[in-house]
Amino acid sequence: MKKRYASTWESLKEHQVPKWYEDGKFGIFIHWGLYSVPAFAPQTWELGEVPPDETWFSNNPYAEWYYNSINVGYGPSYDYHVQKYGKDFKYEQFADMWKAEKWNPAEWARLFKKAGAEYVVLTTKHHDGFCLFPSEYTDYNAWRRGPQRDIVGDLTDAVREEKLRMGLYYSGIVDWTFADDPILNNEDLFHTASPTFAYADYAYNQSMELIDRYAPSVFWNDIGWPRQGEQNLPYLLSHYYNTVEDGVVNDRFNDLFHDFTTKEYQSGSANRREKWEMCRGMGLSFGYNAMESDDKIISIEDAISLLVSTVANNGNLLLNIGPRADGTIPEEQEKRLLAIGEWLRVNGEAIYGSRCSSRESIKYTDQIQVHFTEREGALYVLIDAKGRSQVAVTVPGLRGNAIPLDPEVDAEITAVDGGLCFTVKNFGSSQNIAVFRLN
Ligand SMILES: CC(C)[C@@H]1NC[C@@H](O)[C@H](O)[C@@H]1O
Repeated sequence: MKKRYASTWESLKEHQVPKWYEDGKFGIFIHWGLYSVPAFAPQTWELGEVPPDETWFSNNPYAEWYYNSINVGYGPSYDYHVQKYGKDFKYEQFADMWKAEKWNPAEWARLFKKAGAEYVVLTTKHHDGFCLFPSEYTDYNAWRRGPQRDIVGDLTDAVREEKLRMGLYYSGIVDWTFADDPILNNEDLFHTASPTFAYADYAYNQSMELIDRYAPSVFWNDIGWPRQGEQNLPYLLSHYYNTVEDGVVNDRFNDLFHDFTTKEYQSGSANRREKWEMCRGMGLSFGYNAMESDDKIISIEDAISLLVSTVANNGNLLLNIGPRADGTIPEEQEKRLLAIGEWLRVNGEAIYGSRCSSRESIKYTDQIQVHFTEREGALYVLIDAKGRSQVAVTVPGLRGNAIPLDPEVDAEITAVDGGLCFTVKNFGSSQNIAVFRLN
């Protein structure tokens, strides 16, 4: 019997994180929109590395923040815009330059499948207010302008064709088509955030559109929810769960409710006792930044290391891609997705469907860590030896027979006082992360 949720916080709190989200572990975030046309941001810091003050916001590494970065009227993005497009060029003009002429949603979905992703989350409306779906509430959308397609609908169909889950991102509290005072600190961000009842209704109505039309498995709201619309939330979320029984929502509804908490680069915290999700771009930006070349984005080894450490601590990794405006995925990003998929094809039994072990991760040095997961009665030992071709680590409290999941891994495991010593002589194709099943 399908559970019905009432539009009350008490009823919503009965919602459990669905098994697919606990099991899925790895998703692909996609930031695609008008900002993909200029595709520019200075390469400065990871979020959380420096305070969210004027220095951060006027040198914002997020290419998807291009509107605000030029709206502040100074800084690298402003200078780039004036030089490339001219002082009088309006951001809204990108709406007729974005054509997505090479976009093949089925190709994207096949790549995400090969990458080993279990779910996908696409921006439907970022802070710039441009919608990637035919909204009834604005003509500033990809159906009327630019690509003249229902980007959200076409990708949702293609992703589901590959038997992956489709999630939708919505910028709930920030929409620069309603309020666009320049943002130079977090106070501005939350003050500027569309402070009207009219916008609160707009955000509610568009969220209902997205739920009713696409039934997303993830409703990924960003930054927060309009204060004037907080009283709409219990109904909106109960409607969501009554429409999408195994749907999940994140923790960006003004700390009022969540299924999972979120980390973004170095910002936010993760508590292994509850479900959380780590998200980041491949480089410093979510939107495509043409300046981010192969040597400027996360290495394959570090991406897999992040997946392993996140999953071992009860998280999911939502790794972002920033496609070009024409609909192609930069080769350096595709290379990383395929390598992650390759690693998961060999070592995925320690990841998919696993659960956090009572054994906490062990950090021997900055380069050498051992993580644990459990699945179907087996304990998995994941040895991460960044940059090392060989390693020997003793893991206390273990005994029994340890088998490497990758037959190419050459390792010796010996029983020592109170534990097992793993001597890995060759990591094979496993990117310096060797996984052992302990029976
Ligand atoms: C994690 C990701 C969804 C980021 N959230 C905050 C935004 O300001 C940023 O552009 C990006 O969308």
